[in-house]
Amino acid sequence: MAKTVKAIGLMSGTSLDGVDVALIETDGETVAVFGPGRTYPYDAADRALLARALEDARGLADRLARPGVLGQAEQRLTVRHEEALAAFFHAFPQHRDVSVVGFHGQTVLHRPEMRLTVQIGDGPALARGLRALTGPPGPALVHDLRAADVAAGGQGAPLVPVYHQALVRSLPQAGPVLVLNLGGVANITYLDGDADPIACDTGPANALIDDFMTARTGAPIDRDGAAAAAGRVDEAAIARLLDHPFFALRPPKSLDRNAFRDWVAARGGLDGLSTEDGAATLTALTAATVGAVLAHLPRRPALAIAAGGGAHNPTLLAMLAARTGIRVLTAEDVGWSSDALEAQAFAFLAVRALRGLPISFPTTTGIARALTGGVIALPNGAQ
Ligand SMILES: Nc1ncnc2c1ncn2[C@@H]1O[C@H](COP(=O)(O)OP(=O)(O)OP(=O)(O)O)[C@@H](O)[C@H]1O
Ligand SMILES: CC(=O)N[C@H]1[C@@H]2OC[C@@H](O2)[C@@H](O)[C@@H]1O[C@H](C)C(=O)O
Repeated sequence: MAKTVKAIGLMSGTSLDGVDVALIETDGETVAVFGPGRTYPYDAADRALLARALEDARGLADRLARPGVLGQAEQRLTVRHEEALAAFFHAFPQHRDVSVVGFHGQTVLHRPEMRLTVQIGDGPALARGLRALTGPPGPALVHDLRAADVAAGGQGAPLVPVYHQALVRSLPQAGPVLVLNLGGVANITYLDGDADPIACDTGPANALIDDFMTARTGAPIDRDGAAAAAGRVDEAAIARLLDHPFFALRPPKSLDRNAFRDWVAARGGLDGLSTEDGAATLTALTAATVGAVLAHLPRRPALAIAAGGGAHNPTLLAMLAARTGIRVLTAEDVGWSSDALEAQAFAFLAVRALRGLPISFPTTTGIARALTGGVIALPNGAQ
């Protein structure tokens, strides 16, 4: 058996809500210990800068170019990650002996069909900052985890399925299990025994809801699904929005955070709806798009396990159960953490990358052969 090490994962997701930090002890195949997880929220200025960075990345053709505010955003994001690590080590000084850190960065553009995916975040700079926090030699830092897959013709996302597989292996559940990651964008992993995980992005999870709530109320989320629970779903709007060609595609497939924004606007948006009805309709759209993927899976899942911020939204969970007909539990119900799962996954992926183990598969990103990935910044400053 390979050596179990302490690994930290760092994730800045499509919701632009903050830096997730989580620690696990793992050999990259199984998880021995779930350590602590924390989220260090961005302030309004950080969120605004990252949102502008996504706009300025729109026409990017070169993944190394940093036009507009992208350079400034990359620097700020790297500093915020270093600050998050400093706060994490202050809270948990016993974990300064971490061996590996996986650094996702922030996706600002995702166009796998153009062999282009861009995650901002300065790996070598964060590796230096990390060494100052832990003392020498410092952990290895693994970053840019999507690039190799996209360069090889893969979707570059989702990458969490191999982690979902490791976790589901230790559950008693029989029959196919669906793990739902409900962040800004939703993705699923379908697991059935020892078969390779089948995975894809399914559509928006919270990104459209967050954007709609921000525009209507100034508050960035529909907390606990309260607005959606008070509204009425516009089924005609759902049918119009579901007509997007993405939903008819078979997995593997992946999405840019803002892929549906223009689609919604072009179909009349939700301007005529009240805040409650609009929130209800967008929440039902997320549930319906998860439902739409079921037709592409080999068997009907016996259970769905919801993670990510959307797992805190009871209205969304109820709509998922109603529209899929599948029993829906949360990550907490099975002993995992909704908020830490993605960051834990990047800790796990970093350990796999260091060991040269695959992180993406034909059934998850569509590449020809299982592939490892990540750029490794070693403690001595070498790449
Ligand atoms: N209590 C809550 N009620 C309703 N929605 C919530 C709640 N808590 C979190 N969310 C939703 O979850 C989102 C954050 O989810 P998460 O942190 O999983 O996203 P992410 O990691 O940024 O996204 P992705 O997985 O797409 O990269 C928030 O923006 C919000 O929409
Ligand atoms: C390009 C990119 O950053 N994609 C994210 C995004 O956020 C959710 C969904 O879209 C998912 O495919 C992916 O992140 C998760 C963590 C993944 O790669 O598994």
